[in-house]
Amino acid sequence: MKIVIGCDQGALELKNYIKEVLAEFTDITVEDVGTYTADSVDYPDIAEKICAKITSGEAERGIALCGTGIGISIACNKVDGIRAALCHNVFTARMSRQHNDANVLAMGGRDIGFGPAAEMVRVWVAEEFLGGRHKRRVDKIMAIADK
Ligand SMILES: O=C[C@H](O)[C@H](O)[C@H](O)COP(=O)(O)O
Repeated sequence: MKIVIGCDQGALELKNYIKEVLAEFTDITVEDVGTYTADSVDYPDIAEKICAKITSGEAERGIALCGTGIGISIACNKVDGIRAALCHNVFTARMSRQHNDANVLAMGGRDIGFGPAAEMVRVWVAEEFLGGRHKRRVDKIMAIADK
């Protein structure tokens, strides 16, 4: 599985740490679309880069990080085909995969500690979508963009 990861200046250190966590997985490759320095950037630009990699099929999933995770998750969810889940703990990270088939995990670098973030990422990359009644609901979510 290929995962694209990106952040703004509010989550640069968290992004670099998560890349170390993802390196534990031999079956995961990671593409980092920035930002790479502490200079201020606009998180919607990073969201677009992350989502373009997913909608083009270059990456299967994404991890999107900003100060709170709020802005970048809002931006990601403007892109058709993206289901970005702003998660705050292992439970929500797990549910975002099992029930929502989230293809982007969003977190806040000024909100989540490194330890919890590592556990959330390990769970999120491993969990599968459960389908069934959840597929019906996810299908309805995705159909909203066509209305
Ligand atoms: O939802 C937005 C994010 O939390 C941004 O990371 C935040 O607004 C950036 O703030 P600043 O420009 O003060 O670093």
